[in-house]
Amino acid sequence: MTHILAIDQGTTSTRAILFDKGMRITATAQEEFTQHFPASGWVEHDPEDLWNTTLATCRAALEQASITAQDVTAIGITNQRETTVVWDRLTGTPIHNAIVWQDRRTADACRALRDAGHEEMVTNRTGLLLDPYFSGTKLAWILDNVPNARARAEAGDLLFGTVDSFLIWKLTDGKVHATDATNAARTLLYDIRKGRWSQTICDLLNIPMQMLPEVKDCAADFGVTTAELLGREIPITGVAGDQQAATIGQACFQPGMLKSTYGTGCFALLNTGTTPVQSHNRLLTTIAYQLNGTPTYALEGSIFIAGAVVQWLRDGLQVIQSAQDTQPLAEAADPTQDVVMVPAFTGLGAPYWNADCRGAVYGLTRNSGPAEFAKAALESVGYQTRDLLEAMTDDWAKHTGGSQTAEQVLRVDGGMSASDWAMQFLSDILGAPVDRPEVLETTALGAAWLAGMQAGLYPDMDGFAAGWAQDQRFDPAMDVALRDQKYSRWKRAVAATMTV
Ligand SMILES: Nc1ncnc2c1ncn2[C@@H]1O[C@H](COP(=O)(O)OP(=O)(O)O)[C@@H](O)[C@H]1O
Ligand SMILES: O=P(O)(O)OC[C@H](O)CO
Repeated sequence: MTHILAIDQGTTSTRAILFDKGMRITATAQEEFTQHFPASGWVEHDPEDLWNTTLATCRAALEQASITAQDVTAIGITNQRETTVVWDRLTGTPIHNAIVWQDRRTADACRALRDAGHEEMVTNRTGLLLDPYFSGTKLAWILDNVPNARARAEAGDLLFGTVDSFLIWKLTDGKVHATDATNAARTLLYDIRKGRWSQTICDLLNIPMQMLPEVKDCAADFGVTTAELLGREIPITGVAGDQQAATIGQACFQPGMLKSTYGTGCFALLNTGTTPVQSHNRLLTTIAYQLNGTPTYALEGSIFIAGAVVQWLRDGLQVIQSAQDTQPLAEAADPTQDVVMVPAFTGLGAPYWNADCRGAVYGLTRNSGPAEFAKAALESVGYQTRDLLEAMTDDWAKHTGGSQTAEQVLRVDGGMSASDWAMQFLSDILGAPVDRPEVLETTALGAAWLAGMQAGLYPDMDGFAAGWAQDQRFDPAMDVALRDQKYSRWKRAVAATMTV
């Protein structure tokens, strides 16, 4: 047995990636699935789509690599986080569509809980904020809105899970109801310090605790797949939420190390070691990974629109044909114009957490065109990252009493990190080096490593970290005065956007 199969169940597509003994990719299969938008601000997935694309891509990857399940040592799962599924314990049938992390339907419920003074208690336990982003209020919404759901949950007939849990349940044919600590940490129901579900929060949200999954380490025994699915019983031995898996895949194992993933959104995580650090800047405290019963914590900054701004140029404005077109356009932009784009299409995430503001563009002239828009779009991602990193650096300095500075190098990955222009600007505006690894599939790599290490095929943490290889380093080349001037203009643009 020589391969690890990583399942990466993301927001817009599902991927199955095979890694060989040397952790090299030998096959990748990908399938997109339908996004459902039943009302403004609502986003749903059909859980059967998540399951069917998982199974289909796993089979396709095996076929592509011309291997069988006999060659697969173990499976690792990584997934879109927070997305909430409730299903029937007996039939495995979901009682409602999955409510996706982006869904804002519980904004009023969150506001009411905040107004009633519950946020501090929730933040102290979970490290999160009372925001619709997280699973807890989505689960409460399903129990409140699907006829008879709460009574059935109280009777023990319904189960809750994030996407990893649901897939594990399906893969093991209902034998295992489990999740890992990183996914649990995104539910708003898990006490990240005590390492158990919070009775107080479940009582507050009226959630029967018997519907919650067992919480395990990221590298653990999550059961075996039923033989009929892939051709043999394959052990599932690694699970982590996708941003945490990327942190692992980037080998950010030392306190102070940080990574930033540029997909649809952008998620930056700073490893803070075995102590949870409470942010003074509205960042989230979360679990980066949990191994051998010991959680390692992280500060996380989440930006909702990163690569999505490029998608908007392509699909909304229709000024580019493909994402790569932004590079030549940005290079050709008029250097005398300083167009600033604040892509607050769905409000602003960390560190602002303003759900109500909407996007804006400043500094337009008669000569502003697609080139200036493309440049402003790529720059907006760099500015937003600097906002996050300033917040993180400040939190980290307060935590360490200034004795330790956060790592000055940022490790990047995700689809948009392929853009040299965007990565150079990122380095320029941060005034710090940006490292892009050889393997851009760091999320799947993280899940594969967890599974392979647990199964004895892959090296331990130090061995894995030693294998991290750089593709390119981007060093800051922008004049310091210009950097400061551009960034302060961005800050003014954000302030204006939030007040309009
Ligand atoms: N060369 C590029 N330049 C700029 N943006 C890019 C480039 N390639 C991909 N992207 C952006 O990256 C995103 C896709 O990244 P990916 O990691 O696959 O995202 P996700 O996992 O969220 O679906 C898209 O939003 C796309 O616009
Ligand atoms: O599926 P992605 O890559 O868009 O990631 C989604 C995040 O996990 C949401 O918190």
